[in-house]
Amino acid sequence: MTIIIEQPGIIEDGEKKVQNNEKELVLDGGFAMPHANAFGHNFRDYDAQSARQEGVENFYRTNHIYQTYDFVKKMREEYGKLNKVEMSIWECCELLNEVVDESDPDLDEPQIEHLLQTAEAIRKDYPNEDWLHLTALIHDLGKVLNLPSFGELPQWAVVGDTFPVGCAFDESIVHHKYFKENPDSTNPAYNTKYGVYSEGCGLDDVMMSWGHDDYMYLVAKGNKTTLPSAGLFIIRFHSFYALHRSGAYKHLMNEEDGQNLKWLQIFNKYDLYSKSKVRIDVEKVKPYYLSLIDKYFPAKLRW
Ligand SMILES: O[C@H]1[C@H](O)[C@@H](O)[C@H](O)[C@@H](O)[C@H]1O
Ligand SMILES: [Fe+2]
Ligand SMILES: [Fe+2]
Repeated sequence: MTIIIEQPGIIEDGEKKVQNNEKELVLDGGFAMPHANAFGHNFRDYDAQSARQEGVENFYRTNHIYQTYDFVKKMREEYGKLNKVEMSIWECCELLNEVVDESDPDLDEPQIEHLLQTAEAIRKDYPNEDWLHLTALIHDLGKVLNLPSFGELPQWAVVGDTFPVGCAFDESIVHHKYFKENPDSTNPAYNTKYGVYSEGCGLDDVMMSWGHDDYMYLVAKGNKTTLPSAGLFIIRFHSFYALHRSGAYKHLMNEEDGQNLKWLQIFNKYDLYSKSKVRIDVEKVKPYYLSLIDKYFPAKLRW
């Protein structure tokens, strides 16, 4: 079974890699990258006529109208306090099962399945990178923002692809047309290529639309995780498809971002293409993940 990575030369650290020609890198021993999602459509086809299409498009309309620079600033300040809940990482994994993601055309399984499917798939191909297994397990935990004890934020402020605010919205962002009604689109401080940023300023300084990625990043950092910077980068930017899939906004990256982006692009294959109906036996893999949580996080975290 193989996973084909379209971008040549992006992997330096993956195990079992084979350079089979100049255009492709093939990782042996992984899951087969499926051609269709569980509903018989291509992955991330936002125009395919399916039962989910209308809901997903509506989701992005609201998301694009309300995610503004000021909104993100307020949310980062509020949620950066980490004063909502105290619990362990595993408790949060279980809590996540109560969240339904309205933005996702490819998935209607309980979220814990998605976490474990991603983590187990990446573990098979990168057995020695335990930080990557744990990163996969926790990357979507921020979706608890949708639950009452976390402020019950609406879906548009929790899930979906993310994008920078404070500079122009790139055309490659899904359902870009809905940004027309976002007040930042007509604000000259925010609607130019660089906006409030500068060339090579580094993504650390870039404010992203608010949701589960940035929240989980703040939680991990605020609780002093020992995950490497690539793990934190994956958590914060895994929904930033305009960057990791379309190559937009590279003018804001610095050198470290360039290194971390390679790992994010590896991670994304597993995040996206492991979504399936094949269930993981939670009890069987739980001890392994508990040991990783223990290695990289305190027993209880502030959320
Ligand atoms: O709909 C999905 C889902 O919300 C994922 O968790 C997110 O990471 C993706 O970027 C998004 O497209
Ligand atoms: Fe996500
Ligand atoms: Fe995910």
